[in-house]
Amino acid sequence: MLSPRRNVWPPPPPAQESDHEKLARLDAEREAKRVSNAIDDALAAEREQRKRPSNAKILLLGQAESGKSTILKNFQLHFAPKAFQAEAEAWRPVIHLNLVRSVNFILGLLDIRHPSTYAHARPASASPESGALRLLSLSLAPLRQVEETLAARIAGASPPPPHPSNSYPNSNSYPNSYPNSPYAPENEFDAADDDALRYDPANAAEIALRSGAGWAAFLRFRRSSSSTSPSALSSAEKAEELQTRRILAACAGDIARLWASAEVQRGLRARGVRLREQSGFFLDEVERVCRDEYVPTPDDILRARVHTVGPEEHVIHMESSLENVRSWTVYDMGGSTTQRVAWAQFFDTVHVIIFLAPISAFNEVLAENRSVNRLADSLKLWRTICSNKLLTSVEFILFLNKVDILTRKIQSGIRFAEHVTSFRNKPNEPKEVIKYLSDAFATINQTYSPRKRKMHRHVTCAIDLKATSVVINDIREAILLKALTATNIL
Ligand SMILES: Nc1nc2c(ncn2[C@@H]2O[C@H](COP(=O)(O)OP(=O)(O)OP(=O)(O)O)[C@@H](O)[C@H]2O)c(=O)[nH]1
Ligand SMILES: [Mg+2]
Repeated sequence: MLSPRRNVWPPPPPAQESDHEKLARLDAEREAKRVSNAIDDALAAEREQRKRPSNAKILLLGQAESGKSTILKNFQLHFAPKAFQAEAEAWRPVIHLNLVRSVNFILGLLDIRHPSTYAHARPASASPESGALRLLSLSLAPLRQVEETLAARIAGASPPPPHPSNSYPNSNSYPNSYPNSPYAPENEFDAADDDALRYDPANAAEIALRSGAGWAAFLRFRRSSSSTSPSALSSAEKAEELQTRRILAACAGDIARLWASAEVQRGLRARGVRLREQSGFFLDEVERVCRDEYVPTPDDILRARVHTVGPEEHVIHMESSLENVRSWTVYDMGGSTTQRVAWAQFFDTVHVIIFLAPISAFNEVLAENRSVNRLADSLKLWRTICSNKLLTSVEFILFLNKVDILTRKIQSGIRFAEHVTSFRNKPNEPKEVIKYLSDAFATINQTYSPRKRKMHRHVTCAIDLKATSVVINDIREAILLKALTATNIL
């Protein structure tokens, strides 16, 4: 049996101890105490850490192209910049595909065919510039194949159908009917007028591709290919990638000439197509993006467009040890009307909903139903979310997004009141329009929420890294507080 004295620490000094032994013993005791304290501190920190939620769960909602995936990228960049940077290379083919689709869209829309097409019947009206354009189309012909190769590789997609003369292939992939979903839009605004059609995304370059399993697998593939194992790329894939990049480098000058052509600009204007306002627009940066050594910058990645298909779960592991949670789980949803049925399955698991309303879309129509105004769809969607009883205890954050495009539109003379008649004769200024829309969304929250609910509102431009970082800092506390309360820690 152990004597009770054996549990006393430090043990009593030996009866006969030399000075030298005493010093050594005291040193050893001090060291043991230091180690013991360090262990106590570590255990206390761990207990404290366990008190924190391991996870804050956020659901991103909003119509297609509202900016949900772009906000997710901002979160990744903000909280896990190293992981984000490690994936930068994966975005290069996406950006190349976005670019190539713009080029092929222009060639298809303006019906620019290369000279051999006119071998027997050259149009009498052909100007010298038209001749130059046709030569450009000859040198840019390989981009058709590049588009198919990139799309197939990234999304596992089948090749796009031949371009009709006045619409982008992706616009055909949307069904025109809705599933039996409460989030299906109704036509509340009288917006399908001429101006709305000028901005119809279905009628311009929706330079998108489908994500989902193919995309996720692609990212994994890229990750392993950027590791120390270069064998992750098969030699056929390597050759294909090399070939694509060579073609792009060789075509860069001609792409720039096509985009700079006055005839192309006239043709786009005449058809009401404003490519600069479309998603995945890289034509202004063609030289940089086509360079051999090109690595996408964070700004490029925010502007790259991938159409989300199906719910995607992204776990962001905090890279800073100062963060109060270990990770955030962000559920990124597809926003097109057929995708919305999948949203409800996440309603009882999440702490916070971030709803994206693209306020610039007041004069646009849904790609999947051209009789529905996009702003009307956003408002209706917001009302449906606000009134949902399952969400009464979920924190709401509203992002009035794409404020940069809204501002450009209003400043270019587009009259908001022509699309939203209740705006009446208020000054046609961005500030007024933003306030009007912000109030409209707030009123819906007040009117339709089953219980009084405070919500956070932010006017955002999700492609502006710095500004979005400020917004993320603002909402971070609210999200954490909600996660702590929901997990009964507060
Ligand atoms: N100019 C501008 N572009 C934006 C803004 N927010 C997002 N975008 C761009 O809009 C496009 C669509 O954004 P996404 O984040 O892919 O939209 P989404 O809501 O995820 O769309 P789905 O996945 O189809 O539901 C991307 O090319 C973004 O770069 C913004 O505030 N201003
Ligand atoms: Mg998305």
